[in-house]
Parts: sequence; structure tokens; C-alpha cells
Amino acid sequence: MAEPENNLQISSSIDETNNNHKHKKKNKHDKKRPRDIVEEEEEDENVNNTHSNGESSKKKKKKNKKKDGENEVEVENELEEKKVKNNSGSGIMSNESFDSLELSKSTSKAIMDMGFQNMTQIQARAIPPLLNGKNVLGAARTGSGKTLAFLIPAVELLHKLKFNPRDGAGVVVICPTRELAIQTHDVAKELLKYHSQTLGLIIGGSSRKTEAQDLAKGCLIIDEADRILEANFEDELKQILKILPKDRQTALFSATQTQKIEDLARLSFQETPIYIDVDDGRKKVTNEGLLQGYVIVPCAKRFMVLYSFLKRHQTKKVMVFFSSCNSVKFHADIFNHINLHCASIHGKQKQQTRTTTFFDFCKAENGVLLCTDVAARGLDIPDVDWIVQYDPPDEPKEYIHRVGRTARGEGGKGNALLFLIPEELKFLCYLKEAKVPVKEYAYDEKKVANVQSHLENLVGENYFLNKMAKEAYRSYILAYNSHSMKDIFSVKRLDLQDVATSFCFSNPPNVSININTSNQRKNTRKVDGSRHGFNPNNPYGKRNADDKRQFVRH
Ligand SMILES: Nc1ncnc2c1ncn2[C@@H]1O[C@H](COP(=O)(O)OP(=O)(O)OP(=O)(O)O)[C@@H](O)[C@H]1O
Repeated sequence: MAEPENNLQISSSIDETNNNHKHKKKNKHDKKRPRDIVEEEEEDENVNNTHSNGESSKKKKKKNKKKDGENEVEVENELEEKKVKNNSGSGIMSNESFDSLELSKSTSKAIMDMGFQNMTQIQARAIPPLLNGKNVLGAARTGSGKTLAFLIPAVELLHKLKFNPRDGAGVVVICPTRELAIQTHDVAKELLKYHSQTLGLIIGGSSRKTEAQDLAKGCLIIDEADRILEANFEDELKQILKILPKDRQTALFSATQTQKIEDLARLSFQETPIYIDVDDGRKKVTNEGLLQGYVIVPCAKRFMVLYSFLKRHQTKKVMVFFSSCNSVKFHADIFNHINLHCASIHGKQKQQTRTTTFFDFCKAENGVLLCTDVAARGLDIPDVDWIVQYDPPDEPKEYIHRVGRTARGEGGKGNALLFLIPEELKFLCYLKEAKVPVKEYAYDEKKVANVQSHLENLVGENYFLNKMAKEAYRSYILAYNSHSMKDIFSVKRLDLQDVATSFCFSNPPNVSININTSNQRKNTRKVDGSRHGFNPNNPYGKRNADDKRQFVRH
């Protein structure tokens, strides 16, 4: 999908191939009684995400239509929201306006059309040095406006240089997934509305030769930078760097800066960059408006609890994360089979299906999206109410990116739920050390749907469901085996009968699982031959003992 004339290139170099409002009822979620996740639907605490562009969410507009008696509650909520917005200590906004940057008229007008006046903190701190040609390594929490923090300088610099399409690509933006590249391309398009500069999108599938020619000039931006090396795309990145000019300007951005960033910085920066971490010193790394909980579910009951949760939250917008494409496929199919409508996104789909599903879910007011980590990073999907991590994230860092799909922007609100089997509870220590606050939620056994035997019959009799269930079961075990945090997620501790039950089998299916522990994640996790080096004091992974730099926000 490369366009012929591009001086701003957005590309996805990495893509996955596999894998408060007030408490209305005070006693509901108090300390003694964990929140019940499968109880009858009542107003969730955090269902209205209001994005910082000043637009109220559709849901909020709908809520405002509620009968008169509820107006008082609404007014209180509005006031509370304003309080949050003015609290610059915990919010993402700065007091500085875009006007203070003295941007070109075309860029200023485009920003005005977006409805933004003040910059977010990362924008206020990263845009000026980038405009001055400095290299920047930028960290700021999820949903805090990093995209414009690098796109505004990119567009301004091209404009100032009077960069022409015939000059080639002036700016290259590298994103870890295709959807993120598409989204970033859309934001850049909005910014370039009144400019003569052009832009293009490379998300695989087009001529390598044309792509190489388009990339021949420019300055480099890497979004979700830490993810780039994780997927072992070091070689590809080196190829890209080789064809870029040596005297370029470079910027790396992510919500989580880690050891991997150092490797990447070494590869991509010619000289030491300016390091900007706007959230340094914060007591927690996740967003203010995010309510996070975990629920302990025995493995054999996982499916039924998820099913009951989704049934209960049918009027909400929910994303559910799985560890493999096959698991997403199976769950989407069986849920749709039993009239629980859900969409899915994973790396084994055709790009057209992925793109359509992504945009449909962005527009939807409610609905369920089952996905792999292909949707974990950077995606700015409006008004997501719940992030459910059905399969465990690979690290606390991935947890942070997944839950970052909700409660985005200033005053944004949302909920997150992590499923853990009793054997995985130690993961909570790592979350605590990573400054992620999670509360225990519960479910009422009596309210969990009892459809296990019905589903076992269905999977037993339906050839296609059976095949998908087997593949999903196998992939779940393989993904578990390749987990980075082996001390917690040990495949040896899994009870395969219980795992089989969670994939709607009455007995473990006959599948070949050739687990070779010496070969785990050979292609996806190895960086410079080292393993991650996690421990509770180092929840984000390995770094040198003498390295005192603060790569993670506290
Ligand atoms: N100056 C601003 N004022 C108000 N809202 C803004 C501003 N800048 C960006 N936003 C909005 O904030 C939301 C989050 O922005 P963005 O997607 O850039 O976050 P991010 O920091 O890149 O998140 P992630 O780490 O998840 O990739 C978007 O809906 C965007 O339109």
C-alpha cells in the first residue's frame, strides 16, 4: 500500500504473525467485599471515558438524556470530572498552549480543528527540542498524546525545509503493528490537512524496491520503541537504518522504556539523545481513571467465568486479550455459536478483515473484541469500558500496554480485569513492584452460567469447533511454555484435564505438544543472547548493575 510520493512515511516494521464516578452503592465495592464481576449488570463505576479533546462521549450524551431524577448525579459527575482535569499533579495536561510554539498557520489550524488548545505534558516537553533538531527519547504513560508529540515536529520540520515529494521521504515513522501504523497515518493526514506535504503508508505487501526508494531520505521516529527489538526485528531495523542518512534526527517513544530501549538507542542514535520522562516520580504507572482488578479462577472454570462476565457486560465495550491467534479464533467462534456476538483481531487474519474489524470496533458504542497482543500497543480506540486479560500478559510491561487501551486522554475512565489461576498469584508481586495497583475482584459461583456440558457436547459433535478447540488448546499450552516469567507461569504446574475443560473438552484431546524447553521463544524473545532477568525488584527486565538511569516511570 505504498503511495508513490511520500515525504512522511508511516510504516509497521513489526507485525504479529502468531500469536470516578462516585460509588453509587457505597457497600458495593468496599474493602471487605471484593467487587463481583458476574453479578447482575448495574452501573459500572467507570463506564464513561471522556476524551480530552473536550468532546463528551456518545454514552455520556445518552446518559444525559436519562430521567430528571438522575440529573443531580450527572452534575456531580461533571464537577468531579472537572476537578480531575484541573489537577495537574496527576493529569496528563500541561498549562502550555499550542500557540506558544509559534507553529505554521497550517499546522495550527489543523490542531484547532482537532479541538486541542493546551499541550499534554509530553507534548510540551518533547515538541520544542524536536523542533530544534534534537534527538529525543520520550516516555509518558499510555494515552497521553505521544503521537502528536512526534508528529507535530515532523510536519513542522518538513514544512520549514519546504520538503517536496520529489525529495523522497523526509520523515519515517516505525510502529510495531499494522493497525497502529494505519492509525498514526490517519493522525498525520489530519495534521497535514492544510499543508502541501504528502504522506504514505507501508504495512507490508507492496514492492520492497519502491519501499526502499521511498525511505531513502529522512528523519526517523520509532513509536512503541521497546517492542521493536523484542520481536527480534533487530536485523530489519538495521536494514532500515542502513538506508537512512547518517546525519538524521531520531526520536524514540514508548509508555514503557526498558533495557531494550538502550539496545535500540545504541542502534539508532548517532549521539546521546535528550531523555524525557514526564511521569518520573509517579507512584503508579497506570492511568488515574483506571480501576484495576484481578480475579482468581480455577483453570477448569475459566471459560464459564469469562462467558458469564461477557454476558453480564453486553452493553459495554470490552476487549479481551488471549495469548494465541488460535485461542482468539476458537473463542470467537464458539461465543458466536452460542449467540454471544463478538469480533476478533489476530495476526493470522487477512489484513482487510483486520482493518475493517478495527475501524468497526472504533466506531461501535458497545461490543466485544477478542484479540491477541497485536491490539495491545498504541491503539486509540474510543470509549473502551473494560480490558480483560483472560490469558496472562508476558510481562508487567505488556500488562500496562494492554490496560492502556482504556482510560485514555485527560479524565479518561475505564476498568481492567486480569484472570489468574491460583498457581499464578505470584504475578501480583511483579505488578506491585511495577507500581500497578490492582484490587481483588470476585465472582459468585451461583451466578456463573452452567453451560459446560452443553458446550462439551457441542465441541464433541461439531467438526470445525472441535478442530479449532484442539488447535487453541495446543497453542495455549505452547504459549504458556514460552512465557518469559517461568517461575510463575510454569507449564509443568498446569493440570491438563482442567486446561482441556476450559477449552470445552471432557477429556484432554490428543494433540502433539512437543515441548522442548531449551528452545523457548528462540525467535521472538532473544535480545543479544540474554534472557529477561526478571525479579520482583526488577519487574521490567534486565539492565546492567551499574546502570542507575531511571528507565521506568515511578
Ligand atoms: N493536546 C491534547 N489535548 C487533548 N487531547 C489530546 C491532546 N493530544 C492528544 N490528545 C488525545 O489523547 C488521546 C491519546 O493520544 P495518543 O494516542 O497519542 O496516546 P499515546 O501516548 O500515544 O498512547 P499509547 O502509549 O497507548 O500509544 C487521543 O485520543 C488524542 O486525540
